[in-house]
Amino acid sequence: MSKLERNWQYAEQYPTETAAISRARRLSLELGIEPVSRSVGAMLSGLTVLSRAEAICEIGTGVGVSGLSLLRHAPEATLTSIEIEPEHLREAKTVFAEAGIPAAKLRLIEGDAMHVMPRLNLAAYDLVLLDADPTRLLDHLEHALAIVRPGGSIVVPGAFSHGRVPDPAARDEATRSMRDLLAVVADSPAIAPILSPAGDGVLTLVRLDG
Ligand SMILES: C[S@@+](CC[C@H](N)C(=O)[O-])C[C@H]1O[C@@H](n2cnc3c(N)ncnc32)[C@H](O)[C@@H]1O
Repeated sequence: MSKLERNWQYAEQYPTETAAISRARRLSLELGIEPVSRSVGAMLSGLTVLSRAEAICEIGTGVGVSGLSLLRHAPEATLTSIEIEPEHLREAKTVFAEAGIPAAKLRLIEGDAMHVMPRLNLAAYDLVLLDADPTRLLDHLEHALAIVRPGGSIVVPGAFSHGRVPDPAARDEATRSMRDLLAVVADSPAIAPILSPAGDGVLTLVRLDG
């Protein structure tokens, strides 16, 4: 194993998780849903506090690993989470309830993000997580930029698309979609991008003022 691989593995194993997040992670893997990794979950937990996020929006609830991570240190925050699969949402409701998240802090919406996001309030969210359909990233970004406030952040896990983004031979739709997103935000005057190698890569986009 190379030094970089050892560093990565250490960073993945380092964060502790609550019992509720660990249970959600196990359930997620049983159902074949890919949750955010431990280090990405820890990043989300910290980012919420760092940005003093009160209104959070998540696209791709899964069964709640990322949602619980976002709310972990932010008891005052409210989470709007959009999920297209009714079964995932049903499981997520149980996961959030068992974790003791008050119903008033949660808005779980069943539907396609492409239809739901345009109905959300403009510039109303401090933090937006995009973890749904990896082939629609530019569309999701457009809607996310409309609903995130200036100074707020958009977080996109899976930025390496299972390691395929840096591989020039990889040409599948999800990988091309991620490359397009990375290219668009690289020198956008409206966005400050941060690409981290945590998990399968995390792209954090800070919406600049103006
Ligand atoms: C990678 S999983 C999300 C994992 C979750 N964020 C977590 O960390 O626990 C992607 C989820 O997005 C949902 N999804 C896929 N396309 C969607 C769409 N167009 N709108 C809303 N949700 C979608 C899938 O059903 C799946 O539950």
